Amino acid sequence: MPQTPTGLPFDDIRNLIPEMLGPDTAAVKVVREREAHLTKPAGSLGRMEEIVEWLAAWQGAQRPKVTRPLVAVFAGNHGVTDQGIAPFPREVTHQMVANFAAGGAAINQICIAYDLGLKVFELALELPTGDITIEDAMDEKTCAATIAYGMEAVAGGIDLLAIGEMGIGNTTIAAAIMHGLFGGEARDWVGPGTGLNAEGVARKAEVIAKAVARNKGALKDPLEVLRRLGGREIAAMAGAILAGRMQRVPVIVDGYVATSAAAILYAMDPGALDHCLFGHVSAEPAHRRALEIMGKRPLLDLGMRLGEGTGAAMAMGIVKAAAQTHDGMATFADAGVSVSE
Ligand SMILES: O=C(O)c1ccc[n+]([C@@H]2O[C@H](COP(=O)([O-])O)[C@@H](O)[C@H]2O)c1
Ligand SMILES: Cc1cc2nc[nH]c2cc1C
Repeated sequence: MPQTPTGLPFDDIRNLIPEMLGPDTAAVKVVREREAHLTKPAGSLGRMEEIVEWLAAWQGAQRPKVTRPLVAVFAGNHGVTDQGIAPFPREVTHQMVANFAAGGAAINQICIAYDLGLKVFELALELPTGDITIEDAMDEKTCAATIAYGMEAVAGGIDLLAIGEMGIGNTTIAAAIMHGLFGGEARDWVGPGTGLNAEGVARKAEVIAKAVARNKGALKDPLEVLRRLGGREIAAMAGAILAGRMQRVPVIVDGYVATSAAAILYAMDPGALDHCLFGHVSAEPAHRRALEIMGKRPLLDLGMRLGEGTGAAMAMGIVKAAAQTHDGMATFADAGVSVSE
């Protein structure tokens, strides 16, 4: 029986988990059937074939298409930068948002190359979240409202969503979340981010260890991990992933930071990411570890470590091509090509 609502914002989020839609298995069957008749040896498009089945399952479409793809980039600032864990100053978050608007960032060009929509969600950059070594990142109301705001990325009839972020200091935030959710040692989850040296990485591990130790009693509740150790862009990305599930829009997740948002949902329910494709494995070393724990196989491994949704957008190009190929190819019967004996 559903529990009596208490009116607490997190309960509204928690209540969505059992409501998540499942895969459309009938659509997958139709795709498999067509796949078998296309003019190519069976299985010869490898993972592209799996991708089309994944699209069918989560778009709920027997003939899946990617005609309105969107890359959503969420930007937030972090009080933990006061601890000297990032080589670039916090103003860079705002400056890069201006660069996105002017079309000068890497993500702008990848979106042009693959004809992808791009929307940037700026999340109160003038109000960094609390320094997680001494206080909670957010209160419950802010965290829940930001998750809800992220859900707005799934709007306007989009048929595929890629999520990425921009936020100086957020590889520290991602590492704290991963350490909080998946345990181990802080050093297992830490990396150079935008370019820390070995000494900086060691200092960053101490900062992460301190933040997680402060919250030892609350690590069993993933939404509390998000509220205490997270950031606004992480909360918004978690909301976008959930909204994709509810509205039948499959989601491509970017690098280490975006994966930390996905990990919150995974910890709530391991099936919560079934509609997600992990676009790439970042060069941030702990990304691979996180994906392995969650049993996810990334599509690309290009040595990228930029964020901004760039790895997810690269994968989106492949997903678009997979859908187009399945949709547009001739069958053996159409083309008069002899079948195998
Ligand atoms: O997501 C990743 O795999 C990733 C790896 C390294 C850096 N980043 C980006 O770099 C910024 C965070 O790095 P830092 O060193 O400031 O923590 C932030 O804007 C991220 O988008 C992102
Ligand atoms: C220049 C710059 C661009 C970025 N894009 C995503 N994170 C970034 C961090 C920096 C420092």
